[in-house]
Amino acid sequence: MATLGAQKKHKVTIVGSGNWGTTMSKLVAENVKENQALFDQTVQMWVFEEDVTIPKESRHYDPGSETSNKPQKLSQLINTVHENIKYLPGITLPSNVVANPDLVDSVKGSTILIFVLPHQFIPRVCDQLAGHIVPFARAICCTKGVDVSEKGIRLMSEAIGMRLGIYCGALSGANIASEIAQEKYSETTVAYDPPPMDSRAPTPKGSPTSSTVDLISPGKPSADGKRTAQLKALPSDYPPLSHDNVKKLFHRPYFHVRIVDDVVGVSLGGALKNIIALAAGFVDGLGWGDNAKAAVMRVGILEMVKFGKAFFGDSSHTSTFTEESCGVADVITSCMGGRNFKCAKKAVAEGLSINEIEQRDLNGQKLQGTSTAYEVNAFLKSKGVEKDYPLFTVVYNILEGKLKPEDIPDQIEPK
Ligand SMILES: NC(=O)c1ccc[n+]([C@@H]2O[C@H](COP(=O)([O-])OP(=O)(O)OC[C@H]3O[C@@H](n4cnc5c(N)ncnc54)[C@H](O)[C@@H]3O)[C@@H](O)[C@H]2O)c1
Ligand SMILES: O=P(O)(O)OC[C@H](O)CO
Repeated sequence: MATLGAQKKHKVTIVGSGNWGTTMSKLVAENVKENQALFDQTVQMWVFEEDVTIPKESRHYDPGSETSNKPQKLSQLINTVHENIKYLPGITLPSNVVANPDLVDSVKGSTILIFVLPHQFIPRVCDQLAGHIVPFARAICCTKGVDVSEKGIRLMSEAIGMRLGIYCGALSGANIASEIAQEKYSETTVAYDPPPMDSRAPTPKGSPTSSTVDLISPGKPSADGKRTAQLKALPSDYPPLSHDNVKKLFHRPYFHVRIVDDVVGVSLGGALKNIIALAAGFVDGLGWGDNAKAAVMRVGILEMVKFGKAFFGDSSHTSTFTEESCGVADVITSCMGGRNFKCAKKAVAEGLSINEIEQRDLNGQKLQGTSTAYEVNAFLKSKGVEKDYPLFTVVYNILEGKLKPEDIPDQIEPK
């Protein structure tokens, strides 16, 4: 038995409480209840605190109650009504989800950290967490984005792992949160390839046997080319974080998990599809129809695969993009019903900027495609290869106002 001898249980914190973060807390909280030998029964969810007023259409709105008409702390409201009325309205959360506005307190004692923040907030949040986490904690990044700096490009899982000195895997797929929160069937891909010492399987010849190993970026040296931290072994009184046990944390009857080792492919698929979804929204906003959308999706998928090969080498597997939920399937769902797609479409149809639509329509939810288009463009420019990625580049130029959505066909035509 995998857990024989283990007396302690893994405690889980969800770092983030937006639309996907709250959905993730729901499904993880359901799973810890079903796996009591492995996991602590309370799931902490860190809430970026804000004041909210219960909207009149909410089932929690009571016209006779004084509190209904006054702004309240979002975290307190979640713990009272067991619903995130701002970011996931209408969905009841299990009572073992505890909303916590104190970031450091929310991760106290947690051996599993699930990051689900918009990617722009990850570096600052990790810097606030550094030195306050369990040193042998493991993380899974559900955020879709990349971390670009003058040093180069990093996956968000790398950014988290490097900043906190822990192993970080990735979860990504064709996953529109509201559908999963309503328990409508979907698939996801989890990339989890921890050091062999975590699985307690017999150590393969040549593998590290000590209680620490060097923490390196998955598949390639870190952007600064250094091994930056030592990874602490999971103590033997905790259940191993094998693929089986990681799957037990996420897999639900309505949320089917496939586990792979390719952290690069899973992370890049989730990040780059957001640029493709903007392009799909632009052409749909022009009223050009499904053939046009399919054309930008085809070119976008090719650029995604090429990007992985060019900048992450052999650790980026084409099959992850073509065979797993985190690749083509996520491109398709995002280009049909994602927020990036919808906002880009409205921007073109209404003649407004995409930022104006985001502010007006998303009630605090954040698009990831716009900032990713800028970040990827800065990286491509730094490498002098903008022209090799015409779809990513035209999306950036449209956002910048240098080109129009009508220019997409000419721009993506091979020259
Ligand atoms: N929503 C989806 O359908 C979905 C599905 C899969 C993946 N994702 C990815 O998950 C990540 C998180 O998205 P989401 O949908 O949970 O969030 P969201 O866009 O619904 O909400 C934005 C979140 O950011 C928080 N926030 C605002 N300012 C902040 C700050 N300064 N510091 C920290 N947090 C702050 C808000 O409190 C809120 O929780 C993104 O990378 C997204 O691409 C989303
Ligand atoms: O709503 P979007 O555009 O952020 O996309 C949501 C998910 O990433 C789809 O898989």
